[in-house]
Parts: sequence; C-alpha cells; structure tokens
Amino acid sequence: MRRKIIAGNWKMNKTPSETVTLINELKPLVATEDADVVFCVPAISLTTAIEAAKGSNINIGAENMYFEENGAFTGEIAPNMLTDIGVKYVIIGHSERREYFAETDETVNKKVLKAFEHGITPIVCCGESLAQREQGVTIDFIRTQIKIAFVNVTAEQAKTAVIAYEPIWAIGTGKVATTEQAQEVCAAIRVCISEIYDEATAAAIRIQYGGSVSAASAAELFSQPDIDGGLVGGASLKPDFGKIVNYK
Ligand SMILES: O=C[C@H](O)COP(=O)(O)O
Repeated sequence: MRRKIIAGNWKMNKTPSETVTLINELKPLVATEDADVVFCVPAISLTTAIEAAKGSNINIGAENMYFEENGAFTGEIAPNMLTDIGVKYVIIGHSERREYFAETDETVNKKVLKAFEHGITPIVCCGESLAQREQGVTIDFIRTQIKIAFVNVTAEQAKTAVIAYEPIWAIGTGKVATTEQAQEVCAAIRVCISEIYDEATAAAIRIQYGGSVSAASAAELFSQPDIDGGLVGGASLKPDFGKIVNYK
C-alpha cells in the first residue's frame, strides 16, 4: 500500500513573513500520521519555512532547481543550496515553468537526475493542454513526457519519485478533472512506468493529481486506486488545505 503524499504548491505567493503566519495557522490543521505533507514555497522563503515548520509533520519543498552544480547561472538555485538548508522535495517541470520559462522535457530530465544525485525527491509534473485532450492525444503526450523525464533514472530512484499529473486546463480554473479522467491518466502513467522499469517500480512510485483540487473533491480523487495524493495550488494557501490533507 503506497503512502499518500499531499503537497501544496504556493507558486509566487506569500512573503517570508507571511509564510511564518500561514505555516503557524496551517500546522495544527494538516497534522496527520496517514500521509506525507509537503509545502513547496518560493525559494526566498525556504529557510524561514523550514524553521517555522520545525516540530511539525510538514516537509518543505522547493518549486524549482537548476541542473548544474554551480557557476555562472544568474538567478538560479543549485541542488546543494537546497540540501544545505534541509529541503527534501522539489517540484520539477510544472506546466507554468514549461510555459513561461521555456522548460522542456529534456531540462526536466536533467533536473530529475540532478535531484536524485543530491537525494532530493523530485515531484515530476506532467499534463496535457485542453487542445491535446480534445485531439485525443492525452495519453500519448503524457507517456512521452514521462519517458523523457525518466531517461537514465534507475529503477531504485524511480521507486522513490513522485509524479504529479496536472491537466493544464484544470490548473487554477476551478475546472477539476473528473475522477474518471484523473484515474485514467494516473493508471496510464503507472503502466508507462511498468514498461520502462517493472511491476515493482510501478507499484512503488507515487502519482498525484493536481488541478483545482478542493476540500470538496479531494476524498473522491484520492481514493482512486492509482491516485496517491495531490499537488494543490490555490487551496494550499487556505485553511481548506487541512481538510484536503485530512480528506478521509
Ligand atoms: O501545482 C499545483 C497546480 O498547478 C494546481 O493549482 P490549482 O490547485 O490552483 O489549480
């Protein structure tokens, strides 16, 4: 039985001081022993967030990371800068990074490899556009994203990875995928992982759904056989996130 993992993606929201306030507010609400809870916060707030989350079950993750060790990459964050302060998770290849910051399947793969090299768990994002869904190419597209993201990743590494399936048309739109749509794609991702590796790897890897997850939709989504939790945007900034984490 896979352990659920419910992560908040704060995106570009909250200053460092607002971060302390929000973590203190959410701490008692997200307390659970039944799932891993991760808050992915802006880079400038990581240290503050780690300090504020001390003594709680909240893990702190980054929203992005660069794939080089160090050097002339102005504005980027190296993997050892994250591990040095105790960051355990990093979101990689979010659709907003792909759309606005030119990330590609290839850079996603480089970042995934680099995260594993440094012992950081990647939350690898994939997801189709509305046009792709309407063209009937969703599964083909997602399979390509997954296959490239996992090039040269070992089975042992893949077993510890997290994949977030986020249909782009459902992000921040209030238009959550139906439970059937979300389960269908998450199941297809698991099949893809079993083809790349084996059944054991497919059974171990955790697959989240993301896209307008709310307190109202979490229970049904997270009880699907291939959905192991969620990557939550807007609702992760509100007390509602407590209800999502304790969805049962
Ligand atoms: O990473 C999170 C997703 O982009 C979902 O965002 P949302 O819950 O605001 O739709």
